[in-house]
Amino acid sequence: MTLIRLRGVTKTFPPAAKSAEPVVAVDDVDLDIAAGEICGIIGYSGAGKSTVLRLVNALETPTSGTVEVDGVDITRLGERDLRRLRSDIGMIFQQFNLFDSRTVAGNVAYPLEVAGHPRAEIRARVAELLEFVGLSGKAGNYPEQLSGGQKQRVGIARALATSPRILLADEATSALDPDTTQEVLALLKRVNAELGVTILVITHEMDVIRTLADRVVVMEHGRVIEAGAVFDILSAPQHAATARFVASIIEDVPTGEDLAVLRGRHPGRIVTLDVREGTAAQADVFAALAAHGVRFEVVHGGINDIRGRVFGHLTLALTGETDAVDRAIAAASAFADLTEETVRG
Ligand SMILES: Nc1ncnc2c1ncn2[C@@H]1O[C@H](COP(=O)(O)OP(=O)(O)OP(=O)(O)O)[C@@H](O)[C@H]1O
Repeated sequence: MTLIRLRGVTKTFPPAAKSAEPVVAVDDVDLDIAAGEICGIIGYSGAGKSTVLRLVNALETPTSGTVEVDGVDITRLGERDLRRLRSDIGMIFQQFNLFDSRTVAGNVAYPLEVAGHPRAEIRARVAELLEFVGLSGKAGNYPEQLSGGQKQRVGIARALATSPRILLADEATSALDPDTTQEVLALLKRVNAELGVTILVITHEMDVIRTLADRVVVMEHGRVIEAGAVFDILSAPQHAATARFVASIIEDVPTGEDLAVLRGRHPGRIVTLDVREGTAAQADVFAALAAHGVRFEVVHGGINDIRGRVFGHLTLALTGETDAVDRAIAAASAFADLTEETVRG
């Protein structure tokens, strides 16, 4: 079931100066997010990610197009329905946005106080949420006494206070170190798996997408340039910008520089083998090389596992008679994609 649906959404901001052009922050975007999934939007600064997030919780209204949450066009809601919508959507931020003057418990209680819940009920719910995020012992502490990861866990507990069905995460781990990032991402996975919350994350880090998301949407200049299952996008990016994001975490294909170094070391022919879903083809390729009397060394590459699905590249330096190497490459090509490496610029 589609929980969030954008159709033909454009958001234009007025020009900063009289002479300037209006800014098209989001440009004709279609987006479907299914109930229960974790969807990531990735893009460089200014791609329009935050604006999409703000359109989903109705902090912005589209210049044209429709934004639906659970089948309801949220661009037409009155104040009361908007309040109800926002209590169904939690949000966490890069800088955590906690109230410094409130304790941890006070921060988590805040949305429940605003919604007018009875005090005893708030106390019980706050205890339950702090237990869930592993901060029961910190209820009376103030944000300044917490680490960044602990602050974000308070942010997550607060965002979940009203039991929303949707959680929006705006660069939620960008201010954290790598280990703490992994802890927070693990907590977000639990929020999804144990509480069934649909999560939309925006990030400029492909690693966050790889670790957390089921599906990824790539944005550039306000447009969606590519979208699909994380495995499909990481293993075969179609767009140049997507390929750059993928290359930031996956370095299995040698760059031009890598190849120049490899050539210096290995006088023979160099081929790169495309490995995908299973290792049978690898064994066949190696057997074909051996059958033609060609020796090989693995000189570059890597195998990636995305939720149990495997892809990667192995670069081999081959040695043997020229004719034998030609025949071996032809035979091996029957089992897998083999690319002979010429030095690239
Ligand atoms: N309120 C606003 N008024 C004018 N321009 C805006 C406003 N909000 C966003 N923009 C512009 O819209 C474009 C998209 O911004 P947005 O913040 O959505 O991008 P982003 O992908 O989230 O980038 P970042 O990661 O830097 O936040 C940018 O050019 C930005 O300057």
